Amino acid sequence: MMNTFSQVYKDDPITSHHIIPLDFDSTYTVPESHLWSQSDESHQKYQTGAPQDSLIPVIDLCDTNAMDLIGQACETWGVFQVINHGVPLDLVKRVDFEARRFFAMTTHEKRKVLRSPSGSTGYGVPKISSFFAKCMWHEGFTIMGSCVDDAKVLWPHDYQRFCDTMDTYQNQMKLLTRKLLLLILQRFDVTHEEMNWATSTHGSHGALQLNSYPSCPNPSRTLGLAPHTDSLLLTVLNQNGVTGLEILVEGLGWIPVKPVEGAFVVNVGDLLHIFSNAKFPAVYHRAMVNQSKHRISVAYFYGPSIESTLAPLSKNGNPCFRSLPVKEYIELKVRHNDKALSLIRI
Ligand SMILES: O=C(O)CCC(=O)C(=O)O
Ligand SMILES: [Fe+2]
Repeated sequence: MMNTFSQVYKDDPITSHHIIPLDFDSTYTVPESHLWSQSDESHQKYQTGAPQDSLIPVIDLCDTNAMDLIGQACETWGVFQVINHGVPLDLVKRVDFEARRFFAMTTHEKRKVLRSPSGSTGYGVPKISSFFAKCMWHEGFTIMGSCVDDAKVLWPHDYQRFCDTMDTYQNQMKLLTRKLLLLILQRFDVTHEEMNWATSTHGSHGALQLNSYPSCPNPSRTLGLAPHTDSLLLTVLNQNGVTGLEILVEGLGWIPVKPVEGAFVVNVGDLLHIFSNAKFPAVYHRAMVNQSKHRISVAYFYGPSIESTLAPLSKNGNPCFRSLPVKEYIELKVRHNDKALSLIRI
């Protein structure tokens, strides 16, 4: 199953300068390749100036109204934060610790697990890099299922702790996304098959993305992660207490999503946008960097089986999108990035 997903990337190899992150060990100024112009749309600041801390709802999963609150948040913003989610804080901390242990390694060590030009896992720059003229102040490590092969290269005598932590976290994330999807979709009159398609763990696809944004000497001219929507159904992100995530809100511009202790940021991805028949927006977001802190974020992406067919919910009115295999949508996204949705619009 994982192999078929990786196949999508194999069919569309990207050139190596779109794979290797900057050597942050020996970079003291921002090179021209990473300097974004002030007029670049992706880099514009948010326009209101007013703090918007309370805009994005923080929802307690144990609240008796959680279902309604989550449904409303998905419809209005396409994003919310969740607390009391049941994922042990200790595990979240261990993932952060292991991620930091990895990114603290030398550039030489990290490049030993470089993502191959046709691969989808390992160390590398953001996958969207090839769509932008400038590079991002970012290095990432992508895990799909077991990461034992890479971990053995990195820590030949001590790889188990890293693997166990990432395995346990992926399992917890899968449970949480499934729980959230069950709540979210109860808003709609979904059929048993439709619910099953979105929440069945059989053949489902998950990926864990460790993001590292080293402290940056010129944060006002750099971007951690350029604006994008996530491709799958739902993303669960841990910002680890450091501000950086911003979402694009119509009429307001870029709004920071303030880190909340113990909370995950949950956002709607393209597949859920399509599945909801555009009732839920797939939120545009980006990551900013800062001068003093090395920011690490951990994103988990959850989607249905790549072999299944994606169709807008039958009860949500006339379909805005044509039905297609999930695999075909992912291929469109890999090739056309933010143009993919318009290519399947009816
Ligand atoms: O680091 C962040 O806050 C955002 C990460 C993100 O959007 C992603 O990994 O897709
Ligand atoms: Fe994202």
